[in-house]
Amino acid sequence: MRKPIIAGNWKMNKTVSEANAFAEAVKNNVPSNDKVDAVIGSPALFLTDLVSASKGTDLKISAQNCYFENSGAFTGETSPAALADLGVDYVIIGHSERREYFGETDADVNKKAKAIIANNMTPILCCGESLETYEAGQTASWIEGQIKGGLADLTEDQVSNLVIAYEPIWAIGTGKSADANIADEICGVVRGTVAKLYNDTVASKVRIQYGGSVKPENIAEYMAKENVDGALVGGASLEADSFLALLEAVK
Ligand SMILES: O=C(CO)COP(=O)(O)O
Repeated sequence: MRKPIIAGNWKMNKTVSEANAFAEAVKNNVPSNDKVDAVIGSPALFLTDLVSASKGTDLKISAQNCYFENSGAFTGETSPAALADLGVDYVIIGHSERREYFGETDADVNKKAKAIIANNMTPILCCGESLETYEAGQTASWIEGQIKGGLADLTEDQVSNLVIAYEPIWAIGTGKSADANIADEICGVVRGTVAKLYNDTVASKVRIQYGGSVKPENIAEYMAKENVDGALVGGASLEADSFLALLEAVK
């Protein structure tokens, strides 16, 4: 049985005081993490405060990106070793916004995944197709390519513990969420790709999230689907009440 994982992705939102107010409102109200993993993906600036506020609670903290080297002359980058040392548990990689605006490739995603795992954190590896690819009926082959590239050289154990997020680009921030059956089908493509690259046991363990206009009102539809183990949520994770409502709907 795969444990559900609901992760907020705040993207580039909030100030330090807003992040701290959110943590105060949420940290003692998240459901127990033997039922659901509750994660907030925060800008790097607030991670120190959020990790310290969430210590001893069931709220876990994620970064939204990191570099694939632990240290060195890489001005402006964030070290995975430093994130791990801080107490960060997850790192989102390969988000479509990073691919589109910052040129992140499958090869980068793969190097980052290895660095994150080497530092005992869990990657949340994002994949997803554009509207053009979707309308051309090429979603499955596109997703297979991203998964193959992102997972290159990872071991069975490493992939078993991974989180993969399927986020159709046309559903992100548009209010136009994918139909739950489509989300299930493409999360199934992700799982099938893992089965092809590894085996059915690994595929049955890897957790797969759907992301794209998930809200408290529609999350249960996705979570009811066989291949959907959680959600990666942007807009609806920004307010404490809404984030808690997402968690309540799945616990
Ligand atoms: O990109 C997303 C999460 O990573 C989805 O964002 P929205 O939930 O705002 O559509």
